[in-house]
Amino acid sequence: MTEIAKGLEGVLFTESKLTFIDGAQGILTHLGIPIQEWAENSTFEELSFALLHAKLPSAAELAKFDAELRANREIPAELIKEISSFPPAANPMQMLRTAISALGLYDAQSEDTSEAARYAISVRLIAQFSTVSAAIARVHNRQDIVAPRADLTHAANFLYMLSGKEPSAEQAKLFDIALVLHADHGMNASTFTAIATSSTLSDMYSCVVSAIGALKGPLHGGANEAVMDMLDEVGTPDKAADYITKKLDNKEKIMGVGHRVYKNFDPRSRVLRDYAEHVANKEGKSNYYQILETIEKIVVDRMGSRGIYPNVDFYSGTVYSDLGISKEFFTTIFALARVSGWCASVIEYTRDNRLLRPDAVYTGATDQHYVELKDRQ
Ligand SMILES: CC(=O)SCCNC(=O)CCNC(=O)[C@H](O)C(C)(C)COP(=O)(O)OP(=O)(O)OC[C@H]1O[C@@H](n2cnc3c(N)ncnc32)[C@H](O)[C@@H]1OP(=O)(O)O
Ligand SMILES: O=C([O-])CC(=O)C(=O)O
Repeated sequence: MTEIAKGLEGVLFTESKLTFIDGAQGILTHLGIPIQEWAENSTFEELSFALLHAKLPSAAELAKFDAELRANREIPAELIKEISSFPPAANPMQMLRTAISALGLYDAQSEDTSEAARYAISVRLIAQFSTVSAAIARVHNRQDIVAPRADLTHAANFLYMLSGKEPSAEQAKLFDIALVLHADHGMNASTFTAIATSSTLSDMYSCVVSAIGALKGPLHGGANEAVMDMLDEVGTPDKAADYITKKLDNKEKIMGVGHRVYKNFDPRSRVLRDYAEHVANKEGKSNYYQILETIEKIVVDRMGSRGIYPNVDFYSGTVYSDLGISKEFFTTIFALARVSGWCASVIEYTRDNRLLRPDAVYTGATDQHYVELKDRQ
């Protein structure tokens, strides 16, 4: 019998120098450096450079890259007008998908698929995803769009464009860590989608727009918002144990837990939990944090032996919520971090490109003949 790799689980289709994951041990590294060290010592700008170039930058290289990102934050006036005319109630990920697709119309290099052009477009995309995501959030909230500032870091500038107020250094650092934690994760569904598109030698905007669509789903990036929906449904910490026990008894899926690769704690969820806990201890435990603590304990007790643990989406929402960001925008935030991983992976794959084209075992009818419409039942 032909073996089918359902969900392409365990299928190796390429080589990569960017990200390594040991799912059994709960280890994640970029360029061999543990994710905890990136979170503690680095910045989103530096990790983006490292992914695009597959090496750590020198101080001069990082300063140049940072300056390029800052210089590319503005988006075309025509696009600002278009985003302003989006229906405010639309889903922010739909808005992001549409806006990034439109952004490509104003990029004179968008049809150039050379490596140099793919790199230049990547720098612009990393800079402008942030501007577009913030603009979308403002339109969704029926507020005027705030222009980017070049004197702030990538993380601080996003929070500034989102709220119209300059964040504190601590808020900007916390958000930067969240971006670092989400920047890349091997051959996850959205990166794979970007690569599948690029493997036809399509353009960079098409790759990234397809990836946004893949990230949106609740089994992938959309889980961070779904976790928040769950917390809102639970309501208060005293109801958490009952709620989750019933869900598990009914064999329902719990959002923010389980992972195709990690069969242990996702190391990113540990980092995010520590920050959520730090904020909770400083400012008093929020309902959200207390509910998550209870859910984590019960899930690990009951499902840990089956390899089901919290993933990155489990605690990220409480951190964003502590930063005053509402849940509708969580997945667009994931996208503005992951765009670095998408672009870097597309560039890496394209160097040794081969069309991605898996196959299916045919189980349909055989030996049939066309029946005229008039003769059909
Ligand atoms: C950034 C990210 O993308 S991280 C992942 C974000 N997604 C989520 O948090 C959504 C919730 N989690 C899930 O749906 C899954 O764990 C996935 C999609 C992430 C990975 O799933 P897969 O590797 O395909 O595992 P699959 O869905 O086949 O589940 C295997 C078994 O574990 C169970 N399981 C997996 N995840 C969960 C969960 N979250 N809650 C309860 N049970 C679960 C399944 O019911 C299944 O049980 P069965 O063998 O008795 O039928
Ligand atoms: O790797 C995956 O399958 C999902 C994930 O955690 C991510 O994309 O960050």
